[in-house]
Amino acid sequence: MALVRERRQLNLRLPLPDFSERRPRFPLPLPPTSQSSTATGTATATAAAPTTCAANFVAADYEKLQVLGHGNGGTVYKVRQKRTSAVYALKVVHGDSDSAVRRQIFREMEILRRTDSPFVVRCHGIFEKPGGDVAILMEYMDAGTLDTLLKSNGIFSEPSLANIARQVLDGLNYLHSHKIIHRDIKPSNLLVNRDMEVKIADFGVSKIMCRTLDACNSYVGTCAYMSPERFDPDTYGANYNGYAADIWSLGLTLMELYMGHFPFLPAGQRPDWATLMCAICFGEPPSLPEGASEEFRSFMECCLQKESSKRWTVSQLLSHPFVISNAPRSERRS
Ligand SMILES: Nc1ncnc2c1ncn2[C@@H]1O[C@H](COP(=O)(O)OP(=O)(O)OP(=O)(O)O)[C@@H](O)[C@H]1O
Repeated sequence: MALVRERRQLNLRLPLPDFSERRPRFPLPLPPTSQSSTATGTATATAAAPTTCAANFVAADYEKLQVLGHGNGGTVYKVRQKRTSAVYALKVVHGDSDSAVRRQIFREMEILRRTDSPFVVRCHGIFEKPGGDVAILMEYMDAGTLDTLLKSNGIFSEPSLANIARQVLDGLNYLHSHKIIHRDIKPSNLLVNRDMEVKIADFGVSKIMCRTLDACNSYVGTCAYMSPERFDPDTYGANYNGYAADIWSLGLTLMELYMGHFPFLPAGQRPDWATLMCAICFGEPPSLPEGASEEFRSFMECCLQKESSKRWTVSQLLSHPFVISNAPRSERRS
């Protein structure tokens, strides 16, 4: 609760924790700058571990097609490789960005290097230019994010939400089994393509758990989607290990996609940090409006338990009737 007193500004993005907590516990393997070429735009590239990429990234080989969006300090471009015409998304953070922004992209680079899952956005290369610009070449997700889809197409049906839930749970299953906690699951961090494949993206505030007992109660991420134990670990975080926070955020995300507005607030109301934090910590978890099926309602209750130890795990939720009964026929277990 001390956090409430410290917090005066209305800002849904919480600050990063102290630098000592954010610093990776092992050396970050940055691309070797010694191979960087000249000021003509050539930069070194390192392949993400499981993927392949060209040994050298030459900016001139890629044509910028459009700006896809601006994140916290960086810009994402749609680019085309001139030789192959292959289209990618290129996230660029400039060398003169502030140190917090640069640490976020290094954290994202570190995680994307380690991940290889159809449910996590694929990284094709990581680049550092001599001037300090850093870029991540990613697979291009041509339908944008779940947030943009909600705004353009309106609310989602239960079967499509079950499909989304299953894919995000598969992604979280992969991440959690590799001791990675995302910490910022929300509609705008879930990318979509035209086949309605959903992939987890934006690992700027994620955490790799190095030891089983690593604390993971730092106030990073977007506070609207934060679980009660991240604000108040004493009350809601018995045996808190951090993984359950991603489940809470997934529950809120799905509910928002169903209702069309952020669940803790009436439609159209602009959230402020203090109101939200009080609602999350002192209020009842949000529930679905009339008309929702019993299966969906039950799934939500399993995700939105305020006490983190009562929340279902990823593998439990993957077996929940809401996910199973809406799964494509080919994937249903007998
Ligand atoms: N691989 C991708 N394919 C297609 N669009 C993308 C891709 N990655 C990012 N984008 C677009 O670029 C936008 C900015 O992404 P970015 O990861 O930099 O920040 P963000 O998640 O929106 O914000 P923040 O970093 O502040 O949480 C996204 O909202 C999305 O619209």
